[in-house]
Amino acid sequence: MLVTLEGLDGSGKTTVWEALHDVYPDAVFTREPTDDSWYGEAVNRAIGDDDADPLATLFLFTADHADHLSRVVRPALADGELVISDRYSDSRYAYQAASLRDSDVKRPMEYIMGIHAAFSRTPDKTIYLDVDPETAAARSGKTNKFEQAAYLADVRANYERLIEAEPERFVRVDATQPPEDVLDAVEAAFADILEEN
Ligand SMILES: Nc1ncnc2c1ncn2[C@@H]1O[C@H](COP(=O)(O)OP(=O)(O)O)[C@@H](O)[C@H]1O
Ligand SMILES: Cc1cn([C@H]2C[C@H](O)[C@@H](COP(=O)(O)OP(=O)(O)O)O2)c(=O)[nH]c1=O
Repeated sequence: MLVTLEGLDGSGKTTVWEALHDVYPDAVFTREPTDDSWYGEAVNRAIGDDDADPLATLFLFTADHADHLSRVVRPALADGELVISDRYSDSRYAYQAASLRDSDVKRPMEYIMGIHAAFSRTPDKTIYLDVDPETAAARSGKTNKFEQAAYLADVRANYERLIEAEPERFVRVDATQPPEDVLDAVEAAFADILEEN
Protein backbone atom coordinates (compact mmCIF):
# COMPACT_ATOMS: atom_id res chain seq x y z
CA MET A 1 0.00 0.00 0.00
CA LEU A 2 1.02 3.55 -0.66
CA VAL A 3 1.00 6.12 2.16
CA THR A 4 2.15 9.67 1.48
CA LEU A 5 3.18 12.52 3.75
CA GLU A 6 2.08 15.98 2.68
CA GLY A 7 2.16 19.48 4.10
CA LEU A 8 3.77 22.87 3.73
CA ASP A 9 7.54 23.34 3.76
CA GLY A 10 8.63 23.16 7.39
CA SER A 11 5.57 21.16 8.48
CA GLY A 12 7.91 18.42 9.68
CA LYS A 13 7.41 15.79 6.96
CA THR A 14 11.06 14.87 6.66
CA THR A 15 11.46 14.68 10.46
CA VAL A 16 8.51 12.26 10.65
CA TRP A 17 9.59 10.28 7.56
CA GLU A 18 13.05 9.72 9.08
CA ALA A 19 11.61 8.65 12.45
CA LEU A 20 9.28 6.17 10.69
CA HIS A 21 12.30 4.22 9.38
CA ASP A 22 12.74 2.75 12.88
CA VAL A 23 9.04 1.95 13.24
CA TYR A 24 8.65 0.28 9.81
CA PRO A 25 12.14 -1.02 8.93
CA ASP A 26 10.77 -3.17 6.09
CA ALA A 27 8.89 -0.38 4.33
CA VAL A 28 10.14 1.27 1.14
CA PHE A 29 10.94 4.90 1.97
CA THR A 30 10.96 7.29 -0.92
CA ARG A 31 10.38 10.95 -1.76
CA GLU A 32 9.49 13.58 -4.35
CA PRO A 33 11.31 15.37 -5.74
CA THR A 34 13.51 12.28 -6.11
CA ASP A 35 17.10 12.57 -4.96
CA ASP A 36 18.59 9.77 -7.07
CA SER A 37 17.77 10.61 -10.68
CA TRP A 38 18.58 13.28 -13.23
CA TYR A 39 14.90 14.15 -13.32
CA GLY A 40 15.14 15.09 -9.64
CA GLU A 41 18.29 17.11 -10.39
CA ALA A 42 16.40 19.02 -13.09
CA VAL A 43 13.60 19.71 -10.62
CA ASN A 44 16.07 21.02 -8.07
CA ARG A 45 17.47 23.40 -10.67
CA ALA A 46 13.97 24.75 -11.25
CA ILE A 47 13.36 25.12 -7.49
CA GLY A 48 16.56 27.15 -7.20
CA ASP A 49 15.83 29.38 -10.20
CA ASP A 50 13.62 32.34 -9.27
CA ASP A 51 12.92 32.96 -12.97
CA ALA A 52 11.93 29.39 -13.85
CA ASP A 53 8.73 29.27 -15.87
CA PRO A 54 5.91 27.88 -13.67
CA LEU A 55 4.41 25.73 -16.43
CA ALA A 56 7.82 24.32 -17.38
CA THR A 57 8.40 23.64 -13.67
CA LEU A 58 5.11 21.72 -13.46
CA PHE A 59 6.24 19.44 -16.28
CA LEU A 60 9.66 18.87 -14.71
CA PHE A 61 8.03 17.83 -11.41
CA THR A 62 5.59 15.65 -13.36
CA ALA A 63 8.40 14.01 -15.34
CA ASP A 64 10.15 13.24 -12.06
CA HIS A 65 6.88 11.73 -10.76
CA ALA A 66 6.49 9.54 -13.86
CA ASP A 67 10.02 8.18 -13.43
CA HIS A 68 9.50 7.73 -9.68
CA LEU A 69 6.30 5.77 -10.32
CA SER A 70 7.72 3.40 -12.91
CA ARG A 71 11.12 2.92 -11.29
CA VAL A 72 10.27 2.81 -7.55
CA VAL A 73 6.60 3.00 -6.56
CA ARG A 74 4.87 0.58 -8.93
CA PRO A 75 7.51 -2.20 -8.61
CA ALA A 76 7.42 -1.95 -4.79
CA LEU A 77 3.61 -2.05 -4.74
CA ALA A 78 3.66 -5.04 -7.11
CA ASP A 79 5.88 -6.81 -4.55
CA GLY A 80 3.32 -6.08 -1.82
CA GLU A 81 5.53 -3.59 0.00
CA LEU A 82 4.42 -0.71 2.22
CA VAL A 83 5.61 2.42 0.40
CA ILE A 84 5.99 5.66 2.40
CA SER A 85 6.63 8.74 0.28
CA ASP A 86 7.69 12.16 1.59
CA ARG A 87 5.58 14.27 -0.83
CA TYR A 88 3.82 12.91 -3.91
CA SER A 89 1.16 14.05 -6.42
CA ASP A 90 -0.80 16.23 -3.96
CA SER A 91 2.28 18.49 -3.77
CA ARG A 92 1.80 19.29 -7.46
CA TYR A 93 -1.94 19.88 -7.02
CA ALA A 94 -1.27 22.25 -4.11
CA TYR A 95 2.00 24.01 -5.09
CA GLN A 96 1.88 24.22 -8.89
CA ALA A 97 -1.82 25.17 -8.81
CA ALA A 98 -0.73 28.10 -6.62
CA SER A 99 2.18 28.96 -8.96
CA LEU A 100 -0.17 28.92 -11.98
CA ARG A 101 -2.95 30.89 -10.27
CA ASP A 102 -2.48 34.01 -12.40
CA SER A 103 -1.35 32.26 -15.58
CA ASP A 104 -3.16 31.50 -18.84
CA VAL A 105 -4.07 28.07 -17.51
CA LYS A 106 -7.69 28.11 -16.44
CA ARG A 107 -8.52 26.06 -13.33
CA PRO A 108 -4.90 25.02 -12.75
CA MET A 109 -5.62 22.40 -10.08
CA GLU A 110 -8.08 20.57 -12.32
CA TYR A 111 -5.63 20.82 -15.21
CA ILE A 112 -2.78 19.32 -13.15
CA MET A 113 -5.01 16.56 -11.78
CA GLY A 114 -6.08 15.76 -15.34
CA ILE A 115 -2.48 15.29 -16.45
CA HIS A 116 -1.86 12.90 -13.56
CA ALA A 117 -5.11 10.98 -14.02
CA ALA A 118 -3.83 9.46 -17.26
CA PHE A 119 -0.93 7.61 -15.63
CA SER A 120 -0.56 8.14 -11.89
CA ARG A 121 -1.45 5.97 -8.90
CA THR A 122 -3.50 7.64 -6.16
CA PRO A 123 -2.16 7.09 -2.62
CA ASP A 124 -4.19 4.75 -0.41
CA LYS A 125 -3.80 7.20 2.48
CA THR A 126 -2.24 10.61 2.91
CA ILE A 127 -1.10 12.04 6.22
CA TYR A 128 -1.39 15.82 6.10
CA LEU A 129 0.85 17.67 8.54
CA ASP A 130 -1.14 20.81 9.16
CA VAL A 131 0.74 23.96 10.06
CA ASP A 132 0.02 27.68 9.50
CA PRO A 133 1.98 29.41 6.71
CA GLU A 134 3.89 31.70 9.08
CA THR A 135 5.20 28.80 11.17
CA ALA A 136 5.98 26.89 7.97
CA ALA A 137 7.96 29.77 6.46
CA ALA A 138 9.82 30.41 9.73
CA ARG A 139 10.75 26.74 10.20
CA SER A 140 11.85 26.22 6.62
CA GLY A 141 14.02 29.33 6.69
CA LYS A 142 12.43 30.88 3.55
CA THR A 143 15.35 29.65 1.49
CA ASN A 144 13.48 29.15 -1.80
CA LYS A 145 10.63 30.83 -3.68
CA PHE A 146 8.12 28.22 -2.46
CA GLU A 147 8.80 28.93 1.21
CA GLN A 148 7.32 32.44 1.51
CA ALA A 149 4.29 32.80 3.84
CA ALA A 150 1.97 34.48 1.29
CA TYR A 151 2.60 31.76 -1.29
CA LEU A 152 2.28 29.05 1.37
CA ALA A 153 -1.13 30.49 2.35
CA ASP A 154 -2.33 29.75 -1.23
CA VAL A 155 -0.76 26.31 -1.10
CA ARG A 156 -2.50 25.59 2.20
CA ALA A 157 -5.87 26.65 0.76
CA ASN A 158 -5.27 24.20 -2.09
CA TYR A 159 -4.50 21.36 0.34
CA GLU A 160 -7.79 22.19 2.10
CA ARG A 161 -9.63 21.83 -1.22
CA LEU A 162 -8.01 18.44 -1.76
CA ILE A 163 -8.97 17.26 1.74
CA GLU A 164 -12.52 18.47 1.28
CA ALA A 165 -12.78 16.56 -2.00
CA GLU A 166 -11.44 13.27 -0.56
CA PRO A 167 -11.87 13.34 3.24
CA GLU A 168 -11.57 9.54 3.50
CA ARG A 169 -8.06 9.52 2.02
CA PHE A 170 -6.55 12.18 4.29
CA VAL A 171 -5.58 12.02 7.96
CA ARG A 172 -4.93 15.48 9.37
CA VAL A 173 -2.30 15.83 12.08
CA ASP A 174 -1.72 19.08 13.99
CA ALA A 175 1.92 19.75 13.12
CA THR A 176 2.27 22.79 15.40
CA GLN A 177 2.67 20.37 18.33
CA PRO A 178 6.14 19.44 19.62
CA PRO A 179 7.91 16.92 17.33
CA GLU A 180 7.39 13.96 19.71
CA ASP A 181 3.62 14.61 19.83
CA VAL A 182 3.47 14.92 16.03
CA LEU A 183 5.27 11.60 15.73
CA ASP A 184 2.91 9.94 18.24
CA ALA A 185 -0.08 11.17 16.23
CA VAL A 186 1.45 9.94 12.94
CA GLU A 187 2.28 6.54 14.44
CA ALA A 188 -1.29 6.22 15.72
CA ALA A 189 -2.58 7.12 12.25
CA PHE A 190 -0.32 4.47 10.68
CA ALA A 191 -1.51 1.84 13.17
CA ASP A 192 -5.13 2.58 12.17
CA ILE A 193 -4.29 2.57 8.47
CA LEU A 194 -2.50 -0.78 8.62
CA GLU A 195 -5.26 -2.31 10.73
CA GLU A 196 -7.89 -1.18 8.21
CA ASN A 197 -5.99 -2.73 5.29
N1 LIG B 1 6.89 19.64 15.40
C1 LIG B 1 7.90 20.48 15.25
N2 LIG B 1 8.05 21.55 16.07
C2 LIG B 1 9.08 22.43 15.90
N3 LIG B 1 10.03 22.33 14.95
C3 LIG B 1 9.94 21.27 14.10
C4 LIG B 1 8.88 20.30 14.21
N4 LIG B 1 9.05 19.38 13.22
C5 LIG B 1 10.15 19.75 12.54
N5 LIG B 1 10.70 20.87 13.07
C6 LIG B 1 11.88 21.61 12.59
O1 LIG B 1 11.45 22.39 11.47
C7 LIG B 1 12.41 22.34 10.42
C8 LIG B 1 11.77 21.73 9.16
O2 LIG B 1 11.44 20.35 9.44
P1 LIG B 1 11.39 19.27 8.28
O3 LIG B 1 11.10 17.94 8.90
O4 LIG B 1 12.59 19.37 7.40
O5 LIG B 1 10.09 19.77 7.49
P2 LIG B 1 9.63 19.52 5.99
O6 LIG B 1 10.26 18.23 5.51
O7 LIG B 1 8.14 19.39 6.09
O8 LIG B 1 10.06 20.73 5.22
C9 LIG B 1 13.59 21.53 10.96
O9 LIG B 1 14.52 22.43 11.50
C10 LIG B 1 12.96 20.67 12.05
O10 LIG B 1 13.89 20.36 13.07
C1 LIG C 1 7.14 17.32 -4.92
C2 LIG C 1 6.93 18.79 -5.08
C3 LIG C 1 7.61 19.71 -4.32
N1 LIG C 1 7.42 21.03 -4.50
C4 LIG C 1 8.20 22.01 -3.73
C5 LIG C 1 7.96 22.02 -2.25
C6 LIG C 1 9.30 22.48 -1.69
O1 LIG C 1 9.31 23.91 -1.59
C7 LIG C 1 10.31 22.07 -2.75
C8 LIG C 1 11.22 20.94 -2.33
O2 LIG C 1 10.50 19.91 -1.74
P1 LIG C 1 11.08 19.20 -0.45
O3 LIG C 1 12.48 18.80 -0.71
O4 LIG C 1 10.12 18.13 -0.04
O5 LIG C 1 11.06 20.41 0.59
P2 LIG C 1 10.67 20.47 2.12
O6 LIG C 1 11.40 19.35 2.81
O7 LIG C 1 11.12 21.86 2.53
O8 LIG C 1 9.18 20.36 2.25
O9 LIG C 1 9.57 21.70 -3.90
C9 LIG C 1 6.53 21.51 -5.46
O10 LIG C 1 6.36 22.73 -5.65
N2 LIG C 1 5.83 20.60 -6.21
C10 LIG C 1 5.99 19.26 -6.07
O11 LIG C 1 5.34 18.48 -6.79
